[in-house]
Parts: sequence; C-alpha cells; structure tokens
Amino acid sequence: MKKTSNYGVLIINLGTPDAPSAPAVRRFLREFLSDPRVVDLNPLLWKPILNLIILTVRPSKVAKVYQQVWMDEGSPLLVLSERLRDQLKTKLNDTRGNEIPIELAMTYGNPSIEDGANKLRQAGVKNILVIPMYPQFSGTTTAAAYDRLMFSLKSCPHWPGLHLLHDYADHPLYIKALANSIRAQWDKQGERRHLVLSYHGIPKRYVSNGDPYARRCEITSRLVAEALDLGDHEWTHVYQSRFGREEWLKPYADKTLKALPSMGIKKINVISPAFSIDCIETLEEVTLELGDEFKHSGGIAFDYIPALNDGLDHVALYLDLIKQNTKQWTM
Ligand SMILES: C=CC1=C(C)c2cc3[nH]c(cc4nc(cc5[nH]c(cc1n2)c(C)c5CCC(=O)O)C(CCC(=O)O)=C4C)c(C)c3C=C
Ligand SMILES: [Fe+2]
Ligand SMILES: [Fe+2]
Repeated sequence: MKKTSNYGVLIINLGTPDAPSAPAVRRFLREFLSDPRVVDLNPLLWKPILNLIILTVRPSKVAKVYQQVWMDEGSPLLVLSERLRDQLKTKLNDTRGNEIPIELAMTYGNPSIEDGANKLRQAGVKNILVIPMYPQFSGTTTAAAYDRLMFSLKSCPHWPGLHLLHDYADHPLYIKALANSIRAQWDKQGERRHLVLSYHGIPKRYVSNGDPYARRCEITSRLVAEALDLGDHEWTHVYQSRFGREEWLKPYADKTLKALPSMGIKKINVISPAFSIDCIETLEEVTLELGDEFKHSGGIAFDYIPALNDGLDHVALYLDLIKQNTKQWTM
C-alpha cells in the first residue's frame, strides 16, 4: 500500500475574488491593497485613499472586467492554478514511491495559506517545500506570501521543517518552457515576429530601495532571447499594470506598444513571463487592452502567447523544482 511522504508541497499564487461581482472584488482588493508589502505608503495617508476612493470606485469597474474573462468553474487564476496542482498531484511520488501531498493556496482570499499548511500537516507531513508561483522574486509578491505563511504558523506549537523557494527566473526548464511556447506560436502562425516580453510592474521606488524584481525580470528576458537566438532589435522588454500616480518600472507597456508601429514593427507576439498562470492581467489587460492600443496605433498583427499554466513543460519545471529542493528530506 502507498504511504504518505514525510514532506509535502505548498504552491502559492496571488489570489482572486470569489465571484465577478463588485462586493467580492471589493473584499479581495481591500485585503490585497491593505498589505504594506504591496502599498507601502503611510497608513494615515493610504487608508483614506483606499477606503474613500479606490474601494468606492474600482470594484464595480473591475468586476465588469472579471466578468469578461470568468470561466464556468471560476476565476481563471484559481481554475488554472488548480489544474496545474492536479497535474502535479498525479505525478508526485518520492524516491520510495510514497505519495507527496500538494496543496494550492492564495496569499489573499481563498484557499488561504493557513488552510493549505493545515491540510498538509493533517496529511502527516513533517516538512513543507513552499513554492510561490512567481518566477521573479519581489517583496510585493514572494515576500508577501511568506509573511502570511509565518503569520499563519504563529500559534502553531510545533513548526514543520520549511524550505522557502526564492524564485526561478533563470531556471533552465523555465527558460526552455517559455522558448518552446514562443516557438509553438511562431509555428502556428507560420512566421517569427518581434517579441514583446511584458512583466507586471511595481513602483520604481521599491527597486531603488533594493527589491531585486527588475533585475530578475531582465535576466529572464535575456535568457529567453538567447535561447531563441534573437538579435537586440527582435525583442522588447516592458512593464504593464501600472497602478496609482507614482513612477513605476519603465519602459511602460502601453506607451511602448503605441510607439512600435511608427518604428516599423507592426506585427508582434506578446508574452508575460511574470505570470505563471493566466489571469485578469493577461487575459484582459494584455490581450484586449494592449492589443487594441497596438492596432489603433497602426499595428497589423498582435497575438498573446498564453502563460505556461498546466502545460507539460510547466509541470516538468515544477517537478524539477520539487525534486531539487526536497533532497534534504529524502535521504
Ligand atoms: C497596487 C500595487 C500593485 C503591485 C505592487 C502589484 C504587484 C504584482 N502583482 C502581480 C500579479 C498579479 N496582480 C494581479 C492583479 C492586480 N494587481 C494589482 C496591483 C498591484 N500589483 C491590482 C489592483 C490587481 C487587481 C486587478 C485590478 O484592480 O486592476 C493579478 C491577477 C489577479 C486575478 O484575480 O486575476 C496577478 C496575478 C505581480 C507578479 C506583481 C509584482 C511582481
Ligand atoms: Fe498585481
Ligand atoms: Fe491591471
């Protein structure tokens, strides 16, 4: 009979509303945007802006956007993350053939990190490998997930052994997976096109204060360009999803895409490597908003290359991350 391994895996994504409705979006945004890792402004200044302006105006607007991308089973971010977890579940056995429990959790909203960690402990594991589903480390995402994990263990009388993965921006299987999906898109469309690598932005100030995110994104882009043998003029690195008035990482995706056609680049593919899983930011903001802006500025062809989601290459990458980072528990 199969036994349970002495370790388990917790994969953590950002979180998403429970429904595409204004109240559910408000609940999600309140929790997400109240995290000082995400918005580090003085709470005396930020709380009134959040409560009186953002949580009053934004939820109904953003709920309509969620409605556009919502799947039968729920929010794309959750549904597609669950599919990856399920793929991994069927393939996860330790060296002794024991089943390795795996749980999916969200930093904000449901399923919570606390529930995920509790389920793993109830399954009898003594050690947990934690993988935030962010290829490029940022204090706003990876560290925020770890803050929540630590908080959830606050009242736990005996901690599990923990291994906290930092990121995988330059992991060969991650780069290979991105390169393969770009090649597959080129084969499908019968032509290579200028490649735009568009990353979720963060305020520039966070990077000036030491957040390594921009450097990690630049490494991913350079390695993907090398894997595809792209010349300097065949790819562009940008940041999307600006929020608020302060300066964010540049170049901005919207401004760059509007300028590309006037530089003679009228056919592009866009990939968003910072999103391991497709979500509102890729399915609406990139595919629809940026696509429209590019075409209105003279662009002829715009095709988004999906996130790695539950594809075979992504599963292989996660299996490798798990194998390499649990060796200490398999001796
Ligand atoms: C306010 C500041 C924000 C920072 C900093 C930020 C960083 C950041 N976010 C992701 C990944 C995702 N963000 C998503 C949605 C989203 N992000 C922000 C704001 C910041 N993100 C907002 C307000 C929202 C909600 C949508 C909206 O109101 O516009 C999502 C998708 C969630 C979903 O339900 O689909 C993801 C994923 C990264 C990787 C990142 C920094 C590295
Ligand atoms: Fe975000
Ligand atoms: Fe957005």
